Amino acid sequence: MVSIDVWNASVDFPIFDAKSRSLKKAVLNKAGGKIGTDSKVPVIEALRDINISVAHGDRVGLVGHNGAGKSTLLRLLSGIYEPTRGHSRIVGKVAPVFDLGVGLDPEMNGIENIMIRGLFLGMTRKQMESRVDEIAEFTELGDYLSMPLRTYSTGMRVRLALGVVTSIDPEILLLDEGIGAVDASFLAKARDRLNDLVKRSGLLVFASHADEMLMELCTKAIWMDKGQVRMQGPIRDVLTAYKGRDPYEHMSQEAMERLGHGSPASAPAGEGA
Ligand SMILES: Nc1ncnc2c1ncn2[C@@H]1O[C@H](COP(=O)(O)OP(=O)(O)OP(=O)(O)O)[C@@H](O)[C@H]1O
Repeated sequence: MVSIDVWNASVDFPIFDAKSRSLKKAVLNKAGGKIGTDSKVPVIEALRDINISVAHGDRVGLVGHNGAGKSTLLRLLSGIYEPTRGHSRIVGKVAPVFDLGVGLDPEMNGIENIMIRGLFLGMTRKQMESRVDEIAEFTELGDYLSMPLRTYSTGMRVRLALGVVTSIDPEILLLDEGIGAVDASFLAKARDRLNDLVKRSGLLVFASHADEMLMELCTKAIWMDKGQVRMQGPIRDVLTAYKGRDPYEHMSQEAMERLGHGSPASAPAGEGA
């Protein structure tokens, strides 16, 4: 069974090159995290005293304003960052999907990149060989698949990356919001694959600013605020507290239907929790 536990964890970023007073001031003014002032080197306290337990079957959305600590928390949960203080324990193999473009090589062709990206996400060569045709078909990139990636448009790269990402079998799936920022029409096509991917994964943590995607993929949520957990609970309750209004109120009819509700008025409180 997969799980992630974090106890009293903090993550600091010392800013060694912030030498001048004005630069320190600029960092202090702009950053979303809290800046420690005790030492000569400014330290951004990106996460403070985090206590989180995520278990097999959990689908957790991460919400919060820019700089609140969502991406840093995902990196802590993936094991990429060690806590500066406190502890974390990750049981299971993590597929971190933070940037759709990571792991792609501009000189390799589309098919080669599908293979490489799949291996990077923890799949075996055999698994990827048996899936590559299906992924290639999904991308609709045709002859481009034999061309170097540097000849692709941004949207074409996203199609390729999304095709691979949605084909994997992750134990622990950590998604950063980039995946929600892809072309709307292609995302509509990828939606079923994304839903299936989430169902296949043992555990999901998904950082996003897109309410509808959060409601669709997650049942619980964590609200990050200035590097701390402000609230944890059922997705609808957390989004309502974070936004100051029920997320169902302004949802499109199409989204309501996708989420399994005929009309906003019929949406039950705490749905999916
Ligand atoms: N590598 C880093 N070096 C220094 N500071 C960092 C680093 N990564 C993040 N931070 C700081 O940590 C804080 C949290 O950043 P993080 O990227 O986790 O926020 P976020 O909630 O994901 O924001 P967004 O919604 O804008 O993506 C911010 O103050 C940010 O400036």
